[in-house]
Amino acid sequence: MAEVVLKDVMKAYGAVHAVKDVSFTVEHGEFVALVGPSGCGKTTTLNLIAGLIPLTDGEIVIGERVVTDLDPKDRDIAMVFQNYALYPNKTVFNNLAFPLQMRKQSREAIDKKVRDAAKVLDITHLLDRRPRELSGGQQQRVALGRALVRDPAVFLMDEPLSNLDAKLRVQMRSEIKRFHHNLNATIIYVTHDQLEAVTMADKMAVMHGGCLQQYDTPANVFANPINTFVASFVGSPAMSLIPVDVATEGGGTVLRGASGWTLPLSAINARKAQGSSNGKAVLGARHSTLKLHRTALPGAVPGKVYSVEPTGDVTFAQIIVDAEVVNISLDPSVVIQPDEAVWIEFDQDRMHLFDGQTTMALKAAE
Ligand SMILES: Nc1ncnc2c1ncn2[C@@H]1O[C@H](COP(=O)(O)OP(=O)(O)OP(=O)(O)O)[C@@H](O)[C@H]1O
Repeated sequence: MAEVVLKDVMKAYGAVHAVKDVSFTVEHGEFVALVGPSGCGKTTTLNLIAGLIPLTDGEIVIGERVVTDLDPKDRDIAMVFQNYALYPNKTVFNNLAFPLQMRKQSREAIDKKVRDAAKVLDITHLLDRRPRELSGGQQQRVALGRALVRDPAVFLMDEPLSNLDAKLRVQMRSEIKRFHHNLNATIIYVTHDQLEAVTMADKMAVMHGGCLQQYDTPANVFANPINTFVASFVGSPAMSLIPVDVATEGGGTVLRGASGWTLPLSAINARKAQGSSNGKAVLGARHSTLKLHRTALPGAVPGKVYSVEPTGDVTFAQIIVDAEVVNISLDPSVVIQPDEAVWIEFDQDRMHLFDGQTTMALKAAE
């Protein structure tokens, strides 16, 4: 069942189009991450769903109702912000109880809802404390609790973990996942951190320049990025992207780099490359799909080592190919030096080809 539907949602501030024609559907119980770089329109999209700002155009449906013109309080949503916005002088109990007291619920009903929420979030032992007596993670749990007691159709979360230190962020990440799983809650979650989106969400809505680029499961977005923006935004280290020309050599289709190297293509990649505009394409590859060679090899692309970063389990290296940085991961036993000449072998089954002009992923013609 669809819980939230955005239809051609648009928000303009004068000439600035913060959100352009964004459409997507969030199913009941789904965890959707709105993700993208700063200024891409994700917070504006969340605020439009919440009703905190009016739409310029389009429609928003929550549950069975068109809510486009409804006040936030009538939308059956609860928000969790990055600054937890707890009342400093109220106890945790009263922080949780306050939204219910405002709705004039009975004392017994409030008591039960607060204690149930406290149990879910494991903060029962903190109910008599005040916010300043809590750690950042505990405060975040109280903020979640305050949303939870309202039993909304949809939880809207705006970078709820960004004020926590790195270790706590990872811990709270799994707690919010448990929260989602245990309650079968519908969650729309804003983050600029692609890793947070990939690890937590059922689906991710990748935004750029106010436009929705791709809306799919993290696995599909990772495996089949729709354009070079998504390809380089999702995944760490980023997918390497090398501008190339599509050419014919010895009767076969090859990619030719700026410095003259050529890479013969498999049949399916040749069909994809042949669809590029004006013979301009971009070759993409994730670090884990590349093989490093110390000597020239037919079909391998020449480069020069720029930097080497051992991390323990794996060593990351940056290789300069033409003028581009190519990220590659290596077994820690491989020792290479900056400025060393190397050759990179691409995996034809796992490389990506994009149109050099439109930046869209190339598909093989039937
Ligand atoms: N009240 C406003 N008036 C004018 N422009 C605005 C307003 N609010 C947002 N914008 C612009 O709309 C665009 C999208 O902003 P938004 O806050 O949604 O981005 P974001 O992706 O959430 O970024 P961040 O991660 O930095 O919060 C930006 O270019 C921003 O400058």
